[in-house]
Amino acid sequence: MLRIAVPNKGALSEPASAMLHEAGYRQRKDRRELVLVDGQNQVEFFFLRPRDIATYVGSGRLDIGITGRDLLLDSGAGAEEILQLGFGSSTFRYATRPDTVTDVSRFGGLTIATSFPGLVEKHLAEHGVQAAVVQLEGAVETAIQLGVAQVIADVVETGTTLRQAGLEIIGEPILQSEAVVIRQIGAEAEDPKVRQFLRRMQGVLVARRYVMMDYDIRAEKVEQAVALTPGLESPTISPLHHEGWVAVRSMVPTGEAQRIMDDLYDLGARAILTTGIHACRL
Ligand SMILES: Nc1ncnc2c1ncn2[C@@H]1O[C@H](COP(=O)(O)OP(=O)(O)OP(=O)(O)O)[C@@H](O)[C@H]1O
Ligand SMILES: O=P(O)(O)OC[C@H]1O[C@H](OP(=O)(O)OP(=O)(O)O)[C@H](O)[C@@H]1O
Ligand SMILES: [Mg+2]
Repeated sequence: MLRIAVPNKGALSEPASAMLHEAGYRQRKDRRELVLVDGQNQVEFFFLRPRDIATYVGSGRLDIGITGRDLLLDSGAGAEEILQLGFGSSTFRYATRPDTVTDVSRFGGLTIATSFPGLVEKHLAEHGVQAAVVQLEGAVETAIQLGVAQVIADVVETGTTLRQAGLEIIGEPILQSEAVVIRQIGAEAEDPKVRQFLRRMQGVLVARRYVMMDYDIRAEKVEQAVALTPGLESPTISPLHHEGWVAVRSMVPTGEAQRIMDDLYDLGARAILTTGIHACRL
């Protein structure tokens, strides 16, 4: 059985379970369920705190985990990222009160509050800055108001929490994060159970990002049309009963589908259809 760690709460929990469900795995119905066996797919899911997942996977107790890149790197565990999942995107940034500190190089002697001390200490060391780091569990933004620190380092998604706390971002992001699949460093790369799991997850990513496009076009225009819809490998071209015309079928990125349909229409294509992809293996 493949043993997989999934966030049991927090920002990554629901989207991770939704993606696993879309990939055909059983998921829990009750948030208090901590272990779930999917016998049909030979997978056992462990619902764990996202912050602990890299530790379990890095120690080899679990084969695979879904967690945030920021949590993985903060943990220092012996695990590595093997697939990006395209949700849970955020940046990890420094912030402070306006018109105080403006650059990391000025952090010397200050105190920085964060829930990610591993990330912050590494970043400060890379910049040769000597600053104190105070670890807090959450609501880090309030640490400045309460005088615990002069600077914070925290997850920023929309920036709303920072704005409401009257804080401003300092400098460039320390890290761009998103949900990722992780494995123990040095684990058997070709494990067929792991390969199958990754193919399923990649199938969901493709199904989410692409639609299937079909259209009819005059044979002499097909090269120009195919340039607009090159597909992932190569489009399928089929003859039509109506002489001089062909049917083309190709995958296109969902976000570009409407623009491509306009361009195809202008080129003379007709009966242009898009359909959703429910699942795929590339
Ligand atoms: N808006 C967001 N707020 C918090 N974390 C986010 C957000 N968007 C993405 N994430 C990611 O979620 C992970 C944080 O997991 P965590 O369990 O700490 O979530 P949480 O929402 O902070 O839950 P809690 O604070 O209840 O523990 C990190 O990888 C972080 O980058
Ligand atoms: O940029 P925003 O969209 O405002 O999101 C970022 C905020 O969300 C998270 O807090 P969370 O709700 O997890 O609370 P916590 O600080 O207690 O972890 C994070 O720690 C930031 O405070
Ligand atoms: Mg949080």
